[in-house]
Amino acid sequence: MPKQDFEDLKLEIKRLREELHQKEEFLRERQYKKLQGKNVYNDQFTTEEIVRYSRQMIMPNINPHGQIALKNSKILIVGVGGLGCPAALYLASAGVGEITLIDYDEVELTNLHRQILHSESDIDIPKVESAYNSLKRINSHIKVIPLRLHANSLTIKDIITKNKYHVIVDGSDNVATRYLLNDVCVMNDIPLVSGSALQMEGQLTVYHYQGGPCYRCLFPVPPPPHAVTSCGDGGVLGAVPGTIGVLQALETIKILTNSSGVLSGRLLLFDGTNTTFRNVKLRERNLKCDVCGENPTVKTLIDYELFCGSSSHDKVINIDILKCNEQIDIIDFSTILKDNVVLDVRPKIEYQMCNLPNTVNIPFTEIEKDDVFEKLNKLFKNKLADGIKNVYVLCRRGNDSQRAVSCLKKKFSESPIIFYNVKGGLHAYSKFVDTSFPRY
Ligand SMILES: Nc1ncnc2c1ncn2[C@@H]1O[C@H](COP(=O)(O)OP(=O)(O)OP(=O)(O)O)[C@@H](O)[C@H]1O
Ligand SMILES: [Zn+2]
Repeated sequence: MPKQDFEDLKLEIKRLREELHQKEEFLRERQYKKLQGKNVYNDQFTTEEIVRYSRQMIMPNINPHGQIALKNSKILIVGVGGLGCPAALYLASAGVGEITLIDYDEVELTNLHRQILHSESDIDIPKVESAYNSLKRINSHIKVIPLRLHANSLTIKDIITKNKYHVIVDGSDNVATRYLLNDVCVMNDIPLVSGSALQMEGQLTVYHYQGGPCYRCLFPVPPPPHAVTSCGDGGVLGAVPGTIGVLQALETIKILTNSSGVLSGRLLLFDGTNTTFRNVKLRERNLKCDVCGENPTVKTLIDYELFCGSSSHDKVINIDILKCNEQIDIIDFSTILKDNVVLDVRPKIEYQMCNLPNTVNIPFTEIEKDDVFEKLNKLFKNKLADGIKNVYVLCRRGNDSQRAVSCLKKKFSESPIIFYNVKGGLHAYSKFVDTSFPRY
């Protein structure tokens, strides 16, 4: 063989050897990554993750970098109710790596029309447990941490010092928790994605984001407790908090992926009646703000229930403004119900939804009206003629009925009629007399 050919052959053998070595290396690495559950073609994700998130990852807005950011993110959602459920659902589906859920409550039947992570079989189990199960069913790749507790200054401080959250989502339903989360976010420099919904309307904004205002900048003083209506009292159509909760997830994703257009310094107003969205410009950060201003006066978490003068549990607090002899126990009431005058002072719609037979609906809000006085005067006169002078006043839980008794006593102070409050109202009736009466 000529010398040149021999040299060429040697080179060719060397090249082939190197090629073979590279192939072996590649196969070995692939095998190794496979064993580790990783993908050979992108070591940030598994094959399944790439396919799962492909529809959002191929968008320029997210792209693989954004998806990695989502995967490495830790967020906290407070409240797994009407807002928190849809928000958590979309954030888990989008691949947010770690989601901590806080809620103290258990699932009730009245929650199911809007709190979409909970189902019939979850009734009476903690909401965070039910939400955990639903989220893990939807996305087993992410970490979900369920914390069944009431978020207050003490509990949240402990959690915040142990974890660095990138975003906090407010899915709560009360003013005290709103201020608490605002101050937590300002003090720890975390953006707060805030939402609210009632009846057919919802609101959404992001506080303390890139120099934008915080909740206290806009509302330095809490509203008077009686000016706040809850979903339990005012009602809410499930799709309304659904819409707001989904938008809370959207804003959170934008923050986590460092996208533009975050809803900071603006308030979104959603009107479900006419299906309109409006953006209102908010005041800029207040340099005199008590918490995010230049010389803050609130530097540590305070007692927010005291500050707001209202509870951060939505459990109804029962009032007790009447004497014992002005009230009747629910069991005793059930035995005399048929032959007496019973005024049901709930709103008309609630009365239409379900009512006890032989009762008269006089909504509490109308009790001071002249025509109502006339109507009652006539009714009482007829009853007195029949020898009936006791009037029993009833409502959902026994609070408005106490107020109504006080008011009626004054209005009919000249009349021989005696007013009694039905203790515990229809809730007690449903609990102790007839469980088929809807306890809503
Ligand atoms: N400080 C808090 N700590 C923990 N969870 C909270 C706190 N404040 C509110 N929540 C939770 O936030 C959720 C708010 O949900 P939502 O507004 O849909 O009302 P709800 O209390 O579930 O129902 P309803 O008002 O009809 O009784 C609830 O699950 C409630 O337990
Ligand atoms: Zn502020």
